[in-house]
Amino acid sequence: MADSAQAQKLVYLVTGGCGFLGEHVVRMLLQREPRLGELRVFDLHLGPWLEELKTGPVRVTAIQGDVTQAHEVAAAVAGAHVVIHTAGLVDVFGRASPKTIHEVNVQGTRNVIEACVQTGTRFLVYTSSMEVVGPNTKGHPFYRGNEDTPYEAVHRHPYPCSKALAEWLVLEANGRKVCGGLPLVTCALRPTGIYGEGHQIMRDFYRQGLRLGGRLFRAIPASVEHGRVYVGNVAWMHVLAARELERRAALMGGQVYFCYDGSPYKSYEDFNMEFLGPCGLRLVGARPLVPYWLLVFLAALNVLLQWLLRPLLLYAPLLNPYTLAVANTTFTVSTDKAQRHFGYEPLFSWEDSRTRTILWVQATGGSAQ
Ligand SMILES: NC(=O)c1ccc[n+]([C@@H]2O[C@H](COP(=O)([O-])OP(=O)(O)OC[C@H]3O[C@@H](n4cnc5c(N)ncnc54)[C@H](O)[C@@H]3O)[C@@H](O)[C@H]2O)c1
Ligand SMILES: CC(C)[C@@H](O)CC[C@@H](C)[C@H]1CC[C@H]2[C@@H]3[C@H](O)C=C4C[C@@H](O)CC[C@]4(C)[C@H]3CC[C@]12C
Repeated sequence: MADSAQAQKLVYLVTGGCGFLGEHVVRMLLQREPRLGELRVFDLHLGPWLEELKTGPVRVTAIQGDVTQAHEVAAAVAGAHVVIHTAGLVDVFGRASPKTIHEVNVQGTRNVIEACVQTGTRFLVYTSSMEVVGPNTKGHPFYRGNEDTPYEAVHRHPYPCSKALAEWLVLEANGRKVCGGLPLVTCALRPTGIYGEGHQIMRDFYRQGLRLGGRLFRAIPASVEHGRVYVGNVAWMHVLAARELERRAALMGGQVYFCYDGSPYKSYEDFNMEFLGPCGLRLVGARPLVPYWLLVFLAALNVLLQWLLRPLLLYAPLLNPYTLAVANTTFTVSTDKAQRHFGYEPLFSWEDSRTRTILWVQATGGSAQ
C-alpha cells in the first residue's frame, strides 16, 4: 500500500459490516481513515443505514453475501487492499446449531483467507475474541492477564471452539504468498465483552428489568470481575491495526492483541448497571439472591426446555450452563502490547463511553428495535 494518504486511495472490505461491531468499524473508517477510496461492506443482512453513507467522498459499496460461500467472498475481496473480517455467528444461547456456527466462523474465515491469497489482498485483520483464551471449562480465573499469561484454554462450547480455530487459521496464514508473490500479513484482535450503542444483550437486560418493575436480581457475586470494552474503542483498534499492518508487518504479522480500554473491572451485572441504573433500573441484592446450585439447576432446565420446545419455537434464554459459567468466572485483561506494537490508545474515555451507552439505552426505551 502507498505510504501517503494523497498517493493512493485504498479499498477496504469489512465483513460483517452491518453488525454491532461492524457498523462501528465502518463508521470509524469513514471518519478516521484518510487513505480510504472505497469501502466495501459485506454482510448477510445489509442495514438500511448504509444508504446514508453513500453521499460522502468515499465510495461505499454494500455487498449482500455469505462468508460460507467462497465465490461470494472472493468476488468481494478481489481488488481490496485490506480486509477487516468481523463477520461471525456470535451465539452462546443455542440459537444456531454447532455445525452452522462452525460453517460461519471457521469455514467463513477459511474462505476469507483463501480469497486474499487468490486475489492478492495482502492485509487481513481478524476479529477474534477473549474466549479463544477463556474462561475455560474448569472455571479458572484469568485475572488482569495479557497475551503471554499462561492459561489452560479448554473449550467445549461450539462458539469459543470456532473462534479459537478461526484465529489459528488466520495466524497460520501469515506469510503465505498471495497472488503476485508478496506475503499475506495477518493479525487477530481479541476484544473482551463489547458494550455500547447497538449491544443487543444490554437491550435485553434493559427490557427484562422494565418487565420486572424496574428491578434486576443479582445472580453473580460482585467479586467476579469481567473485562468489558467500549465498541468505539474496539472499532478504533481495528482501524489502527489495519493502518499499521503494512508499515509494521514484521512486528505485527501473525500476532494477537487483546482489545480493552479504561472501562472499569466489575462483575458483569454491576457493569451493566453503570448504564441501566441511570435508565431507572435497580439491581436487587448485595449478594446473589439464589444459591449457585439453584442457578445450575435452572440453567440445565433451560437446556431441556430449549430441546423440548425446538420443534415448536426457539427458546433461547440468557441463562444456560455456558453463560452461567462464563458470568461466574473472573476474566480481565491488562496489557500494553497493542500500544507497543501499533500505538493503540483508547479513543473514548470511560466517561465518554458510559455517557454514549446510557444515551443509547435511553433512546431505545426498551423497544425491540
Ligand atoms: N459482542 C462481543 O462482545 C464480542 C466480543 C469479542 C469478539 N466479538 C466478535 O466480534 C465479531 C462481531 O460480533 P458482533 O457482536 O458485532 O456480532 P453481530 O452478530 O452483531 O455481528 C455479526 C455480523 O456478521 C454477519 N454475519 C453472520 N453470519 C454471516 C455470514 N454467513 N455471512 C456474512 N455475514 C454474516 C451478521 O449479519 C452480523 O451483521 C464476531 O466475530 C464476534 O465473534 C464480539
Ligand atoms: C443470567 C445471568 C447468569 C447473567 O449474568 C448471564 C450473563 C451472560 C448472558 C453474559 C456474561 C458474560 C457474557 C459473555 C462475555 O461478555 C464475552 C463474550 C465473548 C464474545 O465473543 C461474545 C459474547 C460473550 C460470549 C458474552 C455473552 C453474554 C455473557 C455470557
